[in-house]
Amino acid sequence: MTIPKTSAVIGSGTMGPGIAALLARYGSTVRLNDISEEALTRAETACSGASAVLDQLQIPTVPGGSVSYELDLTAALDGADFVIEAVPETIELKKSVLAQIEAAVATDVVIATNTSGIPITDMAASMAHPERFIGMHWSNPPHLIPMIEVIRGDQTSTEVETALVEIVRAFGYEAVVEKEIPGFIENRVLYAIMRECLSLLEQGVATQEDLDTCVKWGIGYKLAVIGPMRLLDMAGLDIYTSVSSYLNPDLSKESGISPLVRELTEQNRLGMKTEDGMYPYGEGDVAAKRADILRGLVTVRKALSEIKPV
Ligand SMILES: NC(=O)C1=CN([C@@H]2O[C@H](COP(=O)(O)OP(=O)(O)OC[C@H]3O[C@@H](n4cnc5c(N)ncnc54)[C@H](O)[C@@H]3O)[C@@H](O)[C@H]2O)C=CC1
Ligand SMILES: Cc1ncc(C=O)c(C(=O)O)c1O
Repeated sequence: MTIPKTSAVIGSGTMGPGIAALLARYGSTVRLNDISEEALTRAETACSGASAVLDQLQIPTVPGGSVSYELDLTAALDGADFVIEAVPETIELKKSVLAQIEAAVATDVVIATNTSGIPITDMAASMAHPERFIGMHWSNPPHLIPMIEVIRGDQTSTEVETALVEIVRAFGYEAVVEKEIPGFIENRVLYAIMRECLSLLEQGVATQEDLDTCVKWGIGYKLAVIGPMRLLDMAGLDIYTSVSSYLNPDLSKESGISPLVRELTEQNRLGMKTEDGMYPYGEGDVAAKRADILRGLVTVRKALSEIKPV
């Protein structure tokens, strides 16, 4: 399967619009669905923004693509030959949405989930046709980060995995085909970084600003060019041995949710979407920060595309 002719994206929050805009850019007729009318209204602006970013990346437009906005799930799924589920990260909700999707589409339609790390086999437990179900984990913002994790469940067919890898590569993205493990690879690594940062913040060792500066320049900039396995070779395995012998026992072992994040979440301080979170945001700050982030990601992606991969 190359780019699907007709796609449905279910869930139109942070991730859905960018996914829909990219599929449409590559010629798919996309129906973007949400239970919230407000989310669909916001999605129209988000899709236009994503499309403008794709213009800046000079991604050519394949004729015939479009995004339409559907409150009705059955209408969104009508005639779809590819479905991506992107509703909130709770297994009960995802299983119930999958049951509704399966009831509305033909048995051979590929259904992918953008879960951040719920095991695919667990999500597929009550599906009638789990062989067509697969993990397709995009990174945020999905129209910009050119890598997608592809994760099979126990019952996913090889044909479906092959078809999904073809779709990912047709976007010009890297497909990383992985074994099933909670959080997959990306979020296991990202959440290790976030756990340590939150622990340092909670202990009063560093401020948000210090953590962001240190990770962006000391780690992020470097890791964008040299992956962590190659970095071990660059640093020297003897150095890693010496440092990890005293450092690893001292790193955060927090197995629950960070108390600070729990408190902010209980206060509905969820970050940019509520204009308050790890940082406060004044009038107009969120829009300005989002624009800065997109500009930065476009610039860095262009630069990275010009260097030899290490
Ligand atoms: N936010 C992120 O950075 C990333 C999130 N993900 C994953 O993608 C999925 C979606 O995440 P976000 O877009 O951040 O969530 P979100 O909370 O921003 O958006 C989810 C949307 O789904 C809608 N929704 C809820 N129930 C629905 C239903 N029954 N049918 C249709 N729509 C429904 C909500 O109204 C909301 O607009 C989650 O599984 C998340 O873990 C994956 C990669 C990155
Ligand atoms: C905090 C956080 N959690 C999950 C994901 C992806 O699943 C992301 C991301 O893609 O950036 C994230 O930032």
